[in-house]
Amino acid sequence: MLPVDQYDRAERPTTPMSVHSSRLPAATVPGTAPASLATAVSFPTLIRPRGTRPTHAPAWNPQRPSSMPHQRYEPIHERVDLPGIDPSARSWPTRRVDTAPLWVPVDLRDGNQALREPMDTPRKRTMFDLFVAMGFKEIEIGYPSASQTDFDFVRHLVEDDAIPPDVTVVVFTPARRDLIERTFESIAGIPSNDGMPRVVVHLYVATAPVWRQVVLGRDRADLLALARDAGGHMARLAEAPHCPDVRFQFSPEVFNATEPDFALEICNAFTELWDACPQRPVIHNLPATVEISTPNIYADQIEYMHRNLDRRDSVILSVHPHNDRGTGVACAELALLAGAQRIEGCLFGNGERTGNVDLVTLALNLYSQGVNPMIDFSDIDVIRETVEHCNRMPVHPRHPYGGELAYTAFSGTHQDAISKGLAHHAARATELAAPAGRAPWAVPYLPIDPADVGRTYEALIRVNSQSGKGGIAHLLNLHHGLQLPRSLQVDFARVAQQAADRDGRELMPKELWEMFQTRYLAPVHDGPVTLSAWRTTETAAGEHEFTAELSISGIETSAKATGNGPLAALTALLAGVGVEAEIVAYSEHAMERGGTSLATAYVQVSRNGTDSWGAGQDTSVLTASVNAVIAAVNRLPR
Ligand SMILES: CC(=O)SCCNC(=O)CCNC(=O)[C@H](O)C(C)(C)COP(=O)(O)OP(=O)(O)OC[C@H]1O[C@@H](n2cnc3c(N)ncnc32)[C@H](O)[C@@H]1OP(=O)(O)O
Ligand SMILES: CC(C)C(=O)C(=O)O
Repeated sequence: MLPVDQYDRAERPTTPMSVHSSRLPAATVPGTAPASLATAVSFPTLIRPRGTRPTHAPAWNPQRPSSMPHQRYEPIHERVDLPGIDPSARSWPTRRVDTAPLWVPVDLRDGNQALREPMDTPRKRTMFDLFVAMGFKEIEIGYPSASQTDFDFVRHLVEDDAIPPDVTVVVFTPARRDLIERTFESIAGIPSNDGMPRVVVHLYVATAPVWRQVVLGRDRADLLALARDAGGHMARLAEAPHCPDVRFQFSPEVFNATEPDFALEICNAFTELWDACPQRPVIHNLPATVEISTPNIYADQIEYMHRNLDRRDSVILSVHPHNDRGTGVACAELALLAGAQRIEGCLFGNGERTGNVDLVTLALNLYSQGVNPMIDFSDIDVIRETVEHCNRMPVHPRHPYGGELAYTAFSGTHQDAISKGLAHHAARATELAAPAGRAPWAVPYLPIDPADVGRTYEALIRVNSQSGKGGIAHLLNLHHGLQLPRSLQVDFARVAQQAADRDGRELMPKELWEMFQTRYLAPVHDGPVTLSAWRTTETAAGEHEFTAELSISGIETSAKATGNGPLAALTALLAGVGVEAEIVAYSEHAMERGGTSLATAYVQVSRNGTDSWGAGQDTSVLTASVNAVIAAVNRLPR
């Protein structure tokens, strides 16, 4: 339970209760007194007992918003002294990203260390192969000194010769000599590629004040000494004759909560210690290990480092945002504007607590701006399913770009816009004589063409009580080739919406089709008119005769009438037997789908100001039209 009582109530802002008193609801908590100004239910009593399911919404309580102890949290400016960041020297707010950074998936290390069940070798291998297939050129493969499994996986990749020549692998180590040695042991035997190292050894040490004091028990000077010792040990191990050619990476853990001058000092120390040069640059990776500020602050911190790091041309400036505030993607994007060249993250944002920054979102955000992300996302569902398998964790259906519902609209106006947008896109492609998959994309509500990431258009529009005529008609068109006239769309949408509303669920295309058939296409058995046999003849130019054997309310009869077309003759015939109806709308089309030569006709008839629709399908347009007239007439109220 939140420690509400240890904070002084008097300090909490007061709510102007009299202003809101008329809006106080009656009690919504069963068994409690009505909520009123005098007896407002206190916050703790509204919390359901642990382990039980909520059965009601808590009653509105004017005191509640003020009862959380926000005073115990310090803003970043009070936690970290940010000297040296000159606001007038900021360039990131006006820059744009026009090339992809170096992407480094860290799922096999940072993602893996956050899993309930860390990956075994087969799962790690599946994920590694996915990264390679997607085109990642640098991949963090583990923390080899953490466990035998981690060590064995690195050995597995080496011994199976699974690392392609153009891929560099990264192994992660803390600043402890024994663990550094184990890390070097794990990478034995990885050859260079044309004189270029294919291994990065990544050293980390926490530099932020709280970590220095609480976790490591070292002041700045002590920590620098620890770091230098570890870095020096790495440099010596790298010089051993049997050691593969390596590059070095350093991460000042919790960079974003570290005094910028200290972060700079320690990074510069490594640049010098490892003798970084443009041919063999050092990677300085600046993690927002725990996200604590708005992204603009992180951008300032990155720009400060970008401007002040020694031997800038010998440093690859990397970032490693986490997502504690839900702004990991924004931090990474602003960091790129501020001078970062490399981004570490995980696919779909797995990682410690609320995750590492999501590389899928970052890369496809760039793609949606016309920038080549240099990574292949053309089958996003295979990528998602592979990641779900390896992590044993589902991806949220609303996850950007890859979630099951990322391109789906349930709401009527969105569906209408998407449906019009797709038609417009197809027309534009024809106009430009370009394949639809290459024509410029401008479809409302869809930032990218779902087809680009391997999605079909089938799931774009799904129908429930929030949907409108456009979406419903789109589905009938997509799945059954129907091209409903606008006013029939309105008529049918009413029926479909009522059904969706009544059942409180989604209506599948098959159900919509069955509803359409029942309502408009099927013969109306209890309707007054049944045609048993009929024929038409053109008796003169512009004159048609309709002859029929029919039953009117169960009474068999035969009749004949003429009109200026077969349908006009039919309505004249019906009028002659006492069934008045005027045709007010008519359309028909050949069925485009299903490989049949069926035609569908739609007819709207009217009697005494009341309208009704019917539809007919047949290989003959005339038969389809006659059936549509009879269906519409039989649906008129009697
Ligand atoms: C932000 C990050 O993601 S950092 C990476 C975190 N990942 C992991 O921790 C997963 C793998 N870790 C492990 O398997 C284990 O923690 C090991 C093998 C590395 C170490 O295990 P243990 O020796 O049992 O130590 P333990 O897990 O308690 O680690 C804490 C110790 O490491 C020290 N430490 C923490 N960070 C570092 C560092 N970067 N360099 C050196 N020592 C460090 C702590 O001060 C503490 O030391 P103490 O025991 O002297 O107080
Ligand atoms: C890069 C390292 C140290 C890391 O995983 C982090 O800080 O989150």
